[in-house]
Amino acid sequence: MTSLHLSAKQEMVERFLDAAARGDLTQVSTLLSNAASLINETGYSGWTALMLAARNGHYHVVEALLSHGCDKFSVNSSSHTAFDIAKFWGHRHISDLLGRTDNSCQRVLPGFDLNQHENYFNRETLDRLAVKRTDKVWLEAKQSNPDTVYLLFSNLSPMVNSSQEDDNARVETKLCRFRYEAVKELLQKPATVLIFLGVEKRKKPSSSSSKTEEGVQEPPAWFAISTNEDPAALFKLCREKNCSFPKLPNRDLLKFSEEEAGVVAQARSTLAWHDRYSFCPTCGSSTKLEEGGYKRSCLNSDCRSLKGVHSTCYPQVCPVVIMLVIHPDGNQCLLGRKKIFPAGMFSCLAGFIEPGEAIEEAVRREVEEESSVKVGPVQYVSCQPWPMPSNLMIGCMAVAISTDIKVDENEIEEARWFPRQQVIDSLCRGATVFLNPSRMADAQQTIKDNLYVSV
Ligand SMILES: NC(=O)c1ccc[n+]([C@@H]2O[C@H](COP(=O)([O-])OP(=O)(O)OC[C@H]3O[C@@H](n4cnc5c(N)ncnc54)[C@H](O)[C@@H]3O)[C@@H](O)[C@H]2O)c1
Ligand SMILES: [Mg+2]
Ligand SMILES: [Mg+2]
Ligand SMILES: [Mg+2]
Ligand SMILES: [Zn+2]
Repeated sequence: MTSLHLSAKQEMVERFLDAAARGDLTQVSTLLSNAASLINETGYSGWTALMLAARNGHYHVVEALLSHGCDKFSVNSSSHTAFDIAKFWGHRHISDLLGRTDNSCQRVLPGFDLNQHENYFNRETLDRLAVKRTDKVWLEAKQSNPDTVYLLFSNLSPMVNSSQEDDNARVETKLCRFRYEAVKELLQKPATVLIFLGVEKRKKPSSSSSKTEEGVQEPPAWFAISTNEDPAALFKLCREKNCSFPKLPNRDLLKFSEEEAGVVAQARSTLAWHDRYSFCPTCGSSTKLEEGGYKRSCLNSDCRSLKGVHSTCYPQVCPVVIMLVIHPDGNQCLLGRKKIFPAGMFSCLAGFIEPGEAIEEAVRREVEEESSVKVGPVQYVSCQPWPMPSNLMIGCMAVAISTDIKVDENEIEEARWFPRQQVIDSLCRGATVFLNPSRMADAQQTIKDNLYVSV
């Protein structure tokens, strides 16, 4: 190519960029129809037409450039995308357009093809029967019913029975189940906390179901007891051998069957709330348990919390977003590691939702805080109660609109883009490229689902 050609081309590029900067939609369209290759050209300034239109708030030019397939992820010499520029200059309608409504980004998302997932801790084997929590007579009758099942918790750990399975030496953990006769003295102790968990979900009534006065069979009720009695004395209440109160929740609570894990999550999170909220958060007075252990009411009759409905009286759940961020090329994902992770382990980024914040915004904020990567479209995938002590992990998938990584060193030691195949090999084919989060954690489910969906 001669220098004459270059300068002619350069002149055309500058005319095109000038039209975009001025918001001259007609000239932008005309020049594009003559020379489609202009679309991603940068002039002397290093800015594309999209950046210039975004800088000056020319919505229709931005729209036209996007519809012609321009690269909205290219960056100027300051590493800013058109999205960053529109946001900086306060053109929110344009940053929304660039950040969230792009079809090429949406294509990366699995959309309506998503399946419903059952994550560990999600299975509800009990009908919580909330309507019965205020029925004191019914609850008392259930407490002394011989079919009723009690679980014992000490220091937020359930009493379990662990048996070594023969073939593959896998340790199976089962909840120790007690009857009324074994726990009736514990129920009288002032420090005991009792929670009504629900009744067994049954398709067919069994012979162990009790009959009400009208002769209708009712499935067994379940309660959780929290006690501070000496564990050695508690083990004597159980007919099983090898009982224990596991000490490492993040490891030991992941060894139950799916059926028992859901009950453990419900009981442990509710007991953890009682453990932390024994005094009224509004006035500091003592409180009393009500509604089958699902409410704590202040004993100070002047307390504000007794007027109207107050969330402080009810068990609290902390929503947390956990997200698989996909590279704009659709073939890499962003994983990070905290200092406390075992060597080589990377996981999805995660963070607490803040007050007044939507799920999508929490995803964008946490990813940017932790890695500096900016996120456009966000899609909910599945969720998981995480009873350590009471989170709800909200699993999302998101598409990055910038790719440079700079980690928040207070929280994250390292974050990297991992090629899809490397992650799939590591998760599913046992390749030891890097370690992943527990197979029970939402992080792993989110990674698996999305990498497969978008293969
Ligand atoms: N299930 C999974 O797959 C999985 C994976 C990763 C993280 N997690 C869990 O997600 C949770 C949140 O992740 P994160 O630690 O990265 O969050 P984060 O990025 O919001 O940072 C946590 C920090 O935020 C502050 N913070 C703000 N609100 C808080 C609140 N309500 N409770 C506690 N601290 C709060 C604290 O200073 C805390 O150290 C953690 O509890 C973690 O155990 C679960
Ligand atoms: Mg975090
Ligand atoms: Mg964070
Ligand atoms: Mg946070
Ligand atoms: Zn109070």
